[in-house]
Amino acid sequence: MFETIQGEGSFTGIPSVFVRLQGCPVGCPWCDTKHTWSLDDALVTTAHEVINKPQEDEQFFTTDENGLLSLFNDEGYVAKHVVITGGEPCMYDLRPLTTYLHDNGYTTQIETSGTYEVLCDPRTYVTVSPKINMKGGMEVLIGALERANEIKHPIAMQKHIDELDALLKDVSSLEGKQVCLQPISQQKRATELAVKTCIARNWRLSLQTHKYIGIE
Ligand SMILES: C[S@@+](CC[C@H](N)C(=O)[O-])C[C@H]1O[C@@H](n2cnc3c(N)ncnc32)[C@H](O)[C@@H]1O
Ligand SMILES: Nc1nc2[nH]cc(C(=O)O)c2c(=O)[nH]1
Ligand code: SF4
Ligand SMILES: [Mg+2]
Repeated sequence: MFETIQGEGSFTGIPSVFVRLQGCPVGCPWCDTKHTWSLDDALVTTAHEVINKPQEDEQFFTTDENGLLSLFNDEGYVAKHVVITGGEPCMYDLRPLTTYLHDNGYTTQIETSGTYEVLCDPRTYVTVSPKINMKGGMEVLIGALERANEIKHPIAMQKHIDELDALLKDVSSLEGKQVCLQPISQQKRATELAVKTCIARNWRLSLQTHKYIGIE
């Protein structure tokens, strides 16, 4: 859990509280948060330890929605936008947490891979970064894309754009949905391809801006 600037997608630049839920079985080879994959009980520690860790590691803590809001207050967070990411946050039923946050004056956003059903408040802004040919199956992925407010696709080569095109054909309507391309790991060729394709398609470029300026 930390307060920073949303670095990706349509909300880039918005001060946000990030809640990174532990656990992900998807296994993207280029994942930049591999420390969130394991749910081993031996990794459980206190909220204080996790919030104050000097660098990312696998340790995590458990709490409920009440406890989380108390921690926001204890930490003196001022951001009113909460990004729930992971790991894979949709491994969990996020309805109690997202509704509780909205009812307490926050806006919420979920960052998900679309490999689990998205269960959240209707007011939540859902960003789906589709993981094609990964765990979960097509039915779940299309359901997640139907709910998505934003489809933010990580790309490194033309094949990834072709896969996205095929996937978008199965979504009933793209109206009101923002499509973004996000270069994988800031690679130069991936960035050039994303720029070129975004211009050609009138899609949005999503750079991981926090990485360029060295913030969390
Ligand atoms: C770490 S994931 C966590 C949320 C969820 N599991 C998902 O994949 O959307 C958060 C975002 O970072 C993106 N991401 C992860 N590793 C990346 C990398 N090396 N380069 C670009 N984007 C990356 C994911 O595609 C996703 O949009
Ligand atoms: N600043 C910042 N913005 C982000 N947007 C999505 C992130 C994520 O890991 O889900 C992320 C992140 O890790 N840091
Ligand atoms: S689904 Fe998200 S957290 Fe899981 S491995 Fe892929 S990028 Fe990483
Ligand atoms: Mg990240």
